[in-house]
Amino acid sequence: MSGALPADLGDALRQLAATPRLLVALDFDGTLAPEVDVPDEARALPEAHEAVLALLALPETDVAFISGRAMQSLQHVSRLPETAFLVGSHGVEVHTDGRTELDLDESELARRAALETALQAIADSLEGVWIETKPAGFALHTRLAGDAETAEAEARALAETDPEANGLTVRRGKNVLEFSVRSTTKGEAVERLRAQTGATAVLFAGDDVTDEDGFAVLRDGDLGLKSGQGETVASHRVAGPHDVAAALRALAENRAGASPSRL
Ligand SMILES: O=P(O)(O)OC[C@H]1O[C@H](O[C@H]2O[C@H](CO)[C@@H](O)[C@H](O)[C@H]2O)[C@H](O)[C@@H](O)[C@@H]1O
Repeated sequence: MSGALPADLGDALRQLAATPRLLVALDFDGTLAPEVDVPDEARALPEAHEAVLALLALPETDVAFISGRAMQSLQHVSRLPETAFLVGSHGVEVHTDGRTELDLDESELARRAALETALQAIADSLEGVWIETKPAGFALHTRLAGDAETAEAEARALAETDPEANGLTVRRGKNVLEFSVRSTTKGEAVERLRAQTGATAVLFAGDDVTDEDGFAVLRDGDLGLKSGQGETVASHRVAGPHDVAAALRALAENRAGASPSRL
């Protein structure tokens, strides 16, 4: 765990806390939850989960999780009340009024089926490589594979699926290469939620390459918080999930106008 938050981040959180209507939009893996080998076993740090619940309980404050995970997986690991917004599959799946909308057309279904055949054959032939099923595509996981198997899996996947010819979106993440028949981004999800909630300012936090789409749509008065290393356009950076949790707690405390002991 790290120490106190940087002074400029503390100032920015205080300023953000005063906005009339706040949207807190959060990536999950690597931002709230430390990485683990089995995606289903990932959980937000307890202090991150508590800070999210504290924000959710505040008036004029909305909380959204915007994740690369399939909606079902996000619901399983996030353990949030219905008052939170959930967006899965990098913006492709949106959960509203108790149901998740996603109707793939015939072409998308056919391309998804071909994708599964190609990626499953690659996973079956390489030690430590496996595919995660998502409604609009598949994630090729290499966290448990060696460097040679990872390189071969990714090269074959890109060559054999021919993303350009087949209208596939490819997203690179941490030890994962994702293929989807839909191309929505986390940036589009942030903008949709901004409009839907009437937010006057947004905090977006994320750790991975695909989160850069979320940072890119932030405006003056918003706050982008990068978790961990890597290039970013976010205005602020912290070391990882422990510090993200500390930032969220500080935001909740500032917005509640309460002393830490009252939250
Ligand atoms: O957008 P996120 O919420 O950050 O989700 C991104 C991907 O997260 C999951 O994979 C990553 O986390 C796993 C658990 O720590 C880890 O085993 C894997 O190596 C990481 O890539 C999830 O499985 C993917 O579907 C998400 O797209």
